[in-house]
Amino acid sequence: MGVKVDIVAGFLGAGKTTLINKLVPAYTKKEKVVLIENEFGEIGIDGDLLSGALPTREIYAGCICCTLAGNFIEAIEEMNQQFHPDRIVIEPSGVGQLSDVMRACQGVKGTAQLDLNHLITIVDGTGFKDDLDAFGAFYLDQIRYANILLLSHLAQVEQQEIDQVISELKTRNGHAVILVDDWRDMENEDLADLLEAVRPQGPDRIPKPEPPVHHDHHHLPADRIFSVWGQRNPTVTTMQQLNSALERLGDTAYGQIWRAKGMVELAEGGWAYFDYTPGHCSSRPMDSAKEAKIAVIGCQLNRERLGEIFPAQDHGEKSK
Ligand SMILES: Nc1nc2c(ncn2[C@@H]2O[C@H](COP(=O)(O)OP(=O)(O)OP(=O)(O)O)[C@@H](O)[C@H]2O)c(=O)[nH]1
Repeated sequence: MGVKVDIVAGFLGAGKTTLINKLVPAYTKKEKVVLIENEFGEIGIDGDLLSGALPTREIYAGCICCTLAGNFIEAIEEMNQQFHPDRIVIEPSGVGQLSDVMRACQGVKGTAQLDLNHLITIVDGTGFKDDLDAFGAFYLDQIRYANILLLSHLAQVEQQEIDQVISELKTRNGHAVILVDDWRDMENEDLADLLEAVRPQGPDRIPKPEPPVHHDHHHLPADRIFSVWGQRNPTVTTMQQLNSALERLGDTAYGQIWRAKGMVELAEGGWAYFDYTPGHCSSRPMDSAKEAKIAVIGCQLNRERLGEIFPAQDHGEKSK
């Protein structure tokens, strides 16, 4: 048997890091596990949030379709040689295509055989229709190639709407198992066992991804091409200032923001972590962080205005 490869995909803010943080502690009781993280942009946040003891490699991709495959193949080969894992868990960027990552895994040669195992896509129940309308085929790729579909953020969604999302998912992907339970409430081991038990298809049933299409950014319309803005060492802020900055992110004067996340140091002491997507926004205190940093992903971002609400501490040229 080869090395199991689990890919945890899902659009921006769907819950990939949350799921990995539940599965990894369960896996590591029995197996040697390594993690590969792909962030869109150069300021990585997820690596700081993920289980510290695990061998982790972060890959920063500016343009998924063009730079992803080579970096991934190299990272997988290196992690394999260095750690000889039983399982590789991959978190692609929320704006990555699952088929691109699958293709990259199929391109790995020379080391242990890789078995594509869980191909999980988490679908945010609140954002489903908007994300589908905005990103079409690009978004559907994550749904189409999954063998397990998990739903998230369901508390805010009416049952009728959940049923519609499920029926739409079944139409788009007839072979995947769809889990509608609130997986965040499950014990880590129970969730890991459940995923192991429901894995529906052997690799022969996984559709072969089509060859890569270069430089057209997956036919995204021009106003839907993602860019990223980040700030290292943002100004120390109060929780109240942070929350009022987050409220402004829905204003298109800042661009169309699909995701913002980061950790900031608080004037009142301690740190805060925040998450933003158009559907939900939260901030919470955290004990400590390695570094204060903010990452924003969206389309037609207004960098200057973002720099006004999240200024750098020394007002230097730190934004990317
Ligand atoms: N209410 C609710 N919150 C959730 C759920 N899943 C994740 N979250 C929260 O949503 C936020 C985003 O979750 P992440 O796990 O960081 O999402 P991600 O897919 O890794 O996001 P990216 O950084 O864009 O790749 C976090 O604050 C989570 O705690 C869910 O099912 N319900």
